Amino acid sequence: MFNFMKKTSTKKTETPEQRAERDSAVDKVLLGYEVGTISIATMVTGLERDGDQLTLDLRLPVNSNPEIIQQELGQLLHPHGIKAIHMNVRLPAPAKGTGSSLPKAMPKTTNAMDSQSKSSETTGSKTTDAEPPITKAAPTQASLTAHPRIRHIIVVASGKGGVGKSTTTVNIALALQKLGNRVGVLDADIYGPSMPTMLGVDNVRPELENEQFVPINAHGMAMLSIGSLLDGDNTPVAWRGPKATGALMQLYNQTNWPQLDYLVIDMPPGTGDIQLTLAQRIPVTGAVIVTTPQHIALLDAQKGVEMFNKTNIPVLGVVENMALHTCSNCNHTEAIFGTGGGEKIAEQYQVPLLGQLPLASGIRAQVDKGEPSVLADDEFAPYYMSIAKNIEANINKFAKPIDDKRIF
Ligand SMILES: Nc1ncnc2c1ncn2[C@@H]1O[C@H](COP(=O)(O)OP(=O)(O)OP(=O)(O)O)[C@@H](O)[C@H]1O
Repeated sequence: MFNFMKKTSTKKTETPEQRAERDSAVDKVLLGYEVGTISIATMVTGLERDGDQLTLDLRLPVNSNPEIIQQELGQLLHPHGIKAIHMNVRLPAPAKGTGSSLPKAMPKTTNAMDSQSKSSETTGSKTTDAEPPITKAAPTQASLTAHPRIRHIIVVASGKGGVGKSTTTVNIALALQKLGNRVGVLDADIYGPSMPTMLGVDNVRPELENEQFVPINAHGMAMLSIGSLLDGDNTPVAWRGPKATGALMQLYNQTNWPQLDYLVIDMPPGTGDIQLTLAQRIPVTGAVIVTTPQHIALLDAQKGVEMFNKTNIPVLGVVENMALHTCSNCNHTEAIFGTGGGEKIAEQYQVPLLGQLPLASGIRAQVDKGEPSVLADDEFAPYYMSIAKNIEANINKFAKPIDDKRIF
């Protein structure tokens, strides 16, 4: 590992407000600073600030120059009170060929990803006064190449938490599989990773093979969750933007994904920096926005549509969850919250309404016991099957060209 040290600490006491303000300024600089065309935030695997000292663990691309990066970051962060940057840098080296040890029930990979990392250590120092930041345009979806083994990446997003995004994601993924597709699921919801529980694999840890994660086999789907990587109090809720985006990009890039027709990503709720950065770095075929009648009224779903429009990601459609109520006594279903909310947003933003789902205790009970409705083939499965069919009917017109030469 490289270890770049700058001036020694001149630590002062900060009020919580000052600390939050400085942390946020540091996050913004890291999110905006690019190595090649990629935000350095996606390369941060560890981040600590102690007064005016910042320590960054970074996994940089092969041809990057850590000294220049350190200098430029120093200039950009100096006005925000950072006097010293310590960088622990890992640079990848090409793999000499890797095997696959996917569980039997999962589709086999055709090609392993580059991952073997070499590291070495050095020390350097330089302090500069602040200069104007170097600005570069953020990468667009059009400039991202498709993953060589994944035909379509679908992100499932919501403007706010708690609308049933994860419940909908897991059922849509299983429905796509039921339609004959090879499906993977990436649980990127750092605030509440629930895929392992919903798929009944919360005690299974993914293996590492040549520094690549091997996805867990969850009912035949290749699943990887940020939740599978956490131990005890190592909670990502406290992670700040760059660390979170770095960890999530690692899950995407450093996973031995098998050949897939669909990778369905359960995004963190909201439309902040983390969501925006992911939307700019991952080659997404399209987005599905989950909302509820209440959230339509609060304009949250609109924010989601606008974020994807801004990043040139096609919105495949909106799913209105908990739109209908199914009586647990008589099973009668009706639209007790009123009708037309999902249709209104679909019309306003010219995106399809993929489906409306009932609010039913059976849907919750099934995900709670790790056997979602589609797997159980209960009375709610047809709603999800219909949404999956609507996605399938339109996805090909948004497909990205495949780049077989891409190596990670
Ligand atoms: N259609 C539904 N009917 C009944 N309960 C539901 C339905 N959809 C989701 N739920 C329940 O609502 C709760 C929140 O759902 P879920 O975790 O899927 O939401 P989320 O939007 O992913 O939340 P978060 O933002 O916290 O990740 C869960 O208990 C889930 O079982």
